[in-house]
Amino acid sequence: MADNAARTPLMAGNWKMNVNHVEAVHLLQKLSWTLQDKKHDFERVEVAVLPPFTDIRSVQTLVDGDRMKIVYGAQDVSEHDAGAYTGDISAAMLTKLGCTYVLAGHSERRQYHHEDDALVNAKATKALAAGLVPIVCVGEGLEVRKADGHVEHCLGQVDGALAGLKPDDVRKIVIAYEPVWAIGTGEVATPEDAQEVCAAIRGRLEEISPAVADSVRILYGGSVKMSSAGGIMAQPDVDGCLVGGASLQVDEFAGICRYLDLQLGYSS
Ligand SMILES: O=C(CO)COP(=O)(O)O
Repeated sequence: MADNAARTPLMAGNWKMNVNHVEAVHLLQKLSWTLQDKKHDFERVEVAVLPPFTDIRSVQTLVDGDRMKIVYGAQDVSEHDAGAYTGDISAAMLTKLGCTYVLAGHSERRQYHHEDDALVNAKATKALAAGLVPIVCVGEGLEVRKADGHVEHCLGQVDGALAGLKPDDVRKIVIAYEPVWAIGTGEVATPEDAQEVCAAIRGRLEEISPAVADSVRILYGGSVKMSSAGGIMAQPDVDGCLVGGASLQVDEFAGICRYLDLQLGYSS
């Protein structure tokens, strides 16, 4: 089993299609003040926000201006470099906006925009080439879970997303396990459910190399709340959370980011 002490936990807030650029400034400012008040150690737990494209320039200006330690990224990226791709946003544009992370293959993109593993692989490849860290999302639907096919399904998505990538590139990637039946439903996976799939993904990474398995952070996402974060983060193969709805509530998301303090009994 890989040693997760080597991997800095990452709490990433996926704001999805919520919060305009004015609201984004207020939300991010409040999150920053809240974490600052609680003396959050960003070296101990990394905090990222993933706003809609229209907010990123405002987020960049605030993060740079206030020298915030919160990092940020985008929720999607084009598989193309540049050109006649109406509506697309290129990886280079996101790099220019100071993004650190970009989601690839979120279940809502797979569902509503018919993104398949090959497209996710192309997006992750473009993100890496532009110096971004792709957060590759995998996860099964309820029917697959009921048929006990969830591990095989997620490993197939991991294989598809990582196809053709060099081990040194794979080491840079973050993988997020987000069971679709837990997204937005309030049905958070149990820590054991999360660990089962994250451990299987870790095992698949071990097949590439122990160094890859040790480097890649594997997140859990799906109805994470302050009350569930500690149990999920106690799992050896879970290195963070990808948080949707709760990331729009500052105190809840700050509490998720401060799961270590809460485990030690500090006030929320
Ligand atoms: O999709 C998710 C994060 O990317 C999870 O969303 P919820 O936390 O709202 O279930």
